[in-house]
Amino acid sequence: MFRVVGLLGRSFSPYSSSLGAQKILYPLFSYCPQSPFPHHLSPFGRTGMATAAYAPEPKLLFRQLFECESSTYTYLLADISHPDKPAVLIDPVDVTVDRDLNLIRELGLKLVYAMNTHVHADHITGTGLLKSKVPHVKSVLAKAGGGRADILIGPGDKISFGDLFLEVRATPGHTLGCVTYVTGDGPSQPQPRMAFTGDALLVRGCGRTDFQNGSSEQLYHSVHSQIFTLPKNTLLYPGHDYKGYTVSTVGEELQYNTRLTKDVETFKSIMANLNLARPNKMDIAVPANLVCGLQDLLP
Ligand SMILES: N[C@@H](CCC(=O)N[C@@H](CSS)C(=O)NCC(=O)O)C(=O)O
Repeated sequence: MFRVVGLLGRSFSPYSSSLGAQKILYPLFSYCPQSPFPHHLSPFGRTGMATAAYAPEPKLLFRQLFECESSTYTYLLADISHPDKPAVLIDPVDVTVDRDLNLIRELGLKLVYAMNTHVHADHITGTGLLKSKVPHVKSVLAKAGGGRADILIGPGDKISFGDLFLEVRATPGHTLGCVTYVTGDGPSQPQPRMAFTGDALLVRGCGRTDFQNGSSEQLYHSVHSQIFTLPKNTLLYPGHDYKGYTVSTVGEELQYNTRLTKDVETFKSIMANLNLARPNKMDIAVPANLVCGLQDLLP
């Protein structure tokens, strides 16, 4: 059975839950032969895997994966305490779907949701390819973005996999339909919390606001009200990085973000003067991503 807590408090989940102690696994995996920064650092250093020592049983398995052409991060999360090891992918990319599925197979996970933080403009989501290769996988996208998906989510929704869940926070501004997925708040959920911010918040920066109904004022308020209000030790995982960063925290960005630490008028001025080139793939990526990458299959 699939259950996702949906729009305005609905719950989506493949399984019922039971509470239990946990520890978090924080391994990293990078696929980028030409990467200028081939060894991404985890919060626990460069090693492949580290375990927190405060709890007896592992629950969350976590991987940060990289696609180097678009500098996109894909995140794999799974509840490995559940017999089925249900897993979700956040922001998969079409060209790295086989890598991701291979990893999922090697780790013995069952992929249940392929989720997007927003309708991307610079690359094609891997959601459609994942669905064609693993038919039970459900695509997830925000209703506010105007696209199509198996599950259209909104603020307050909860997406469960095993005993773990992600809550949906609306963080528009880069695009109208941007959301941030935050790990649950509760005794059986990962500590510190983790927020997958898509392009709303990047490490020391943020997403551009000059197309797809973007708004710098809206982005400023989204980040300040929905992300910077999380506990300071919340780990922030961005949708992209162009400088070699992998992860930050709320406390760190409150202090050092080069744009969002400013007042709103200064922020708007910074964003109006970025002068970034239009993404190369925008004309094919946006229509494809509005249908979760199923543009060749849907009527
Ligand atoms: N050169 C790339 C696009 C780079 C870009 O515009 N990145 C976006 C996120 S993807 S739409 C962004 O918001 N950047 C913020 C910044 O400060 O760089 C391409 O051609 O695809």
